Amino acid sequence: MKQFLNFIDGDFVATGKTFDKRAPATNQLIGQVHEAGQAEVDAAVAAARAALKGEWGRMSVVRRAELLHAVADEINRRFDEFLAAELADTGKPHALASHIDIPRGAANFKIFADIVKNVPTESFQMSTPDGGTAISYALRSPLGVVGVICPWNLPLLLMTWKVGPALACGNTVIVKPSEETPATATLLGEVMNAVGIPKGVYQVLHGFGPGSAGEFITRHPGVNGITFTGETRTGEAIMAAAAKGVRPVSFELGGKNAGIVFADADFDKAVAGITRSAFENCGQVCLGTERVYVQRPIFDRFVAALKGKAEALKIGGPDTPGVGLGPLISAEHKAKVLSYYAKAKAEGATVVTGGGEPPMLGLLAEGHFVQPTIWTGLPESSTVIREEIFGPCCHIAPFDTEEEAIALANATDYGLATTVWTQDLGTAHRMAAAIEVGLCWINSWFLRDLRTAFGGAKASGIGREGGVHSLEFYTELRNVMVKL
Ligand SMILES: NC(=O)c1ccc[n+]([C@@H]2O[C@H](COP(=O)([O-])OP(=O)(O)OC[C@H]3O[C@@H](n4cnc5c(N)ncnc54)[C@H](O)[C@@H]3O)[C@@H](O)[C@H]2O)c1
Ligand SMILES: O=C/C=C/C=C(\O)C(=O)O
Repeated sequence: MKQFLNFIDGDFVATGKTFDKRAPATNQLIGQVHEAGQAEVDAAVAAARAALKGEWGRMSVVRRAELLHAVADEINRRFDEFLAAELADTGKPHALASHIDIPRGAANFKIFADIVKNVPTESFQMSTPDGGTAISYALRSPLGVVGVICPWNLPLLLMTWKVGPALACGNTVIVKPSEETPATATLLGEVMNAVGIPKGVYQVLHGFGPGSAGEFITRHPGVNGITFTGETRTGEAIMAAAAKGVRPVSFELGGKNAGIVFADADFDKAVAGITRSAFENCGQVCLGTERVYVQRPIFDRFVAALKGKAEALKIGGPDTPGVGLGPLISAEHKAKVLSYYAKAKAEGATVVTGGGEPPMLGLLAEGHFVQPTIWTGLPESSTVIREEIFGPCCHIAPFDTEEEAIALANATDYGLATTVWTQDLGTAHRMAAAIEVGLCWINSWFLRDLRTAFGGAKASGIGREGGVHSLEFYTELRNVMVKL
């Protein structure tokens, strides 16, 4: 049986306490995860603090960047192992993980290695009251030990999106992968050793949130800051923990994102785009579209076309040929999604397609599959339009005017992302300025340029990461004023 060990101070560490990891597509046991307790957290923090004072802390930026490029190259060299580990943990389609998750795992190290080497700090010259001159310049130093708390939907991608810049800036990290997806973070420990990242710089502790590794890391006074991706409610708990010692947080949280399709949109591209944004990764993408608003003249045609696309998605495991929709992550999450499917019916939705469990054969019969689901006809106050479901489902409602679409999109506590489909440039730019989100995609969705700011407005997050913005969180900026 595969054992997922903690990675502390360069060594793989077992603990007496394990929990099972099951494959989402089959519910078969694939390994045992060694849960870290307070003792392991203490050991990791001590190693991380020692590494800051050792070779890593003294290393030149150029050498650090070289090592991070080596990490990326080693991920690419072991691409198939990372892919197999991610597929086993998540059950997502092979094509998805091989095109997005694993390549981004490598790219996240390269981009930030290059940024820290090339981004300058500011400098100002001024006249002083005594007629002299003074020069200010800024220095960046690492934040210190960074706790990196991760979700399960894009495990390697989302973890390296934070570990990449954290290490590029000279920090040490303690990663807590989701209890659902322990594999790729653990494998990355082997990569770190292989390329010569010093001990204690990258560490992995497994476990849960409250009363387990997650909480122990976030409460530890030796952790200087916490970067977290996950549910808004969890963010609240972590923020409370970080308040002790006034430690900074960077949060990428939940969403209830609106997709807006105008009547003048390229119809086929809009249908294909919303198919992706609603159903990709089985709807388990924070940026996904669970609320779709379509301008009235094309409403019926759009609903019919999206229904056709949803019903054409082949449901299956990671290696099912042509699979478009994998399983949900766990039995617990499946129960949650199905409870929303039931609520939609109870609240009077018209179920355009789906609404239940698909018939699956053989080993997949035990997997956590649900049907892609589309609803219409619900009032905006209904539960499935208000709460993040994180499943392959969306509600579609008609709208008439631009102002109405803006009001509908903004009528939520969340503010992560939106996708707008129109061929009118004026409409596109007005929507982009008016919708209260961190990320606005026009005629596209989840198209990423890693140099750009990424994050959420309102209850969807705190701060921005990406490009130079990551430096804001992962470094302390010091101003030096020199009187000449
Ligand atoms: N905004 C983004 O960029 C983004 C990206 C991906 C996912 N998400 C969000 O993540 C959620 C799905 O992921 P999830 O279910 O794994 O999220 P989650 O909040 O349940 O768990 C995320 C991580 O936090 C840990 N955790 C839970 N409670 C904790 C606590 N009290 N202290 C410390 N750690 C704790 C978990 O063990 C896990 O590692 C969705 O809400 C989704 O929108 C957001
Ligand atoms: O599920 C959320 C996806 C987030 C994506 C990123 O953080 C990224 O592309 O960097």
